[in-house]
Amino acid sequence: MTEHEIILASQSPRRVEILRSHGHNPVIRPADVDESLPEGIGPRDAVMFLSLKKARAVELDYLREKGLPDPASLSFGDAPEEEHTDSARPIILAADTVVYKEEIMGKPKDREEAFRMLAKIRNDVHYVATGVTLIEAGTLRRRTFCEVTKVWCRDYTDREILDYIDREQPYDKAGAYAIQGPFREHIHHIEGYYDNVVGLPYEPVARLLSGWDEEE
Ligand SMILES: Cc1cn([C@H]2C[C@H](O)[C@@H](COP(=O)(O)OP(=O)(O)OP(=O)(O)O)O2)c(=O)[nH]c1=O
Repeated sequence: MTEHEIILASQSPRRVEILRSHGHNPVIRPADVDESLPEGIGPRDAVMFLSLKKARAVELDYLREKGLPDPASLSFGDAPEEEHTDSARPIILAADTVVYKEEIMGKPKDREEAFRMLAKIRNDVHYVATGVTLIEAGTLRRRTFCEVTKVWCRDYTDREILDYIDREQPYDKAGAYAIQGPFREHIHHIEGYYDNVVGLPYEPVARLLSGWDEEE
């Protein structure tokens, strides 16, 4: 596994828990970015775009703080930075999760929107996409990918939706639900990574981290 320190560009308690449960102890530096999306963008591109935006925002902050140049802003005539052979450069990790079924569902802004989302996904299959970006700070080494999990919901009632909204906290969750909480009883089954639904698909992240320094 990589010796690079990991900077988690996220304020999501779920993402840090997933990393900690696998033995990482990331530094937390949430990214403060505008999460509005370009018109007409698809869900996979949307989550990759936002994960890259979050990771870049934190990378630029980090480089400013350390007085290091941003390699992405060098022009072709500039001398490139020397190859870094030490393991001192941290890897910045950012993610973004949305639910989609005919439309992209992010975090609901109010009770009505939460209700509409939960009614839309009931008794049917929907998709949860998480985009992930890893950037070795101050270098051009970066990866962005998207993982999709299929989720089948049971046929719950309007009353059950309202009870759920009133008892739980749907407003910081994409699609207004959390698979890791009481909503799990409304989920019939899933296909794909469970932790991808919670906000970070660890297995593909671990694969990238373990091969990080071996890559060309
Ligand atoms: C579908 C689903 C989403 N979620 C969460 C994961 C994400 O935290 C959130 C989607 O919002 P995101 O914008 O992906 O992340 P965030 O705002 O919580 O954190 P940050 O941008 O700082 O990284 O929804 C669950 O916890 N369980 C679920 O079952």
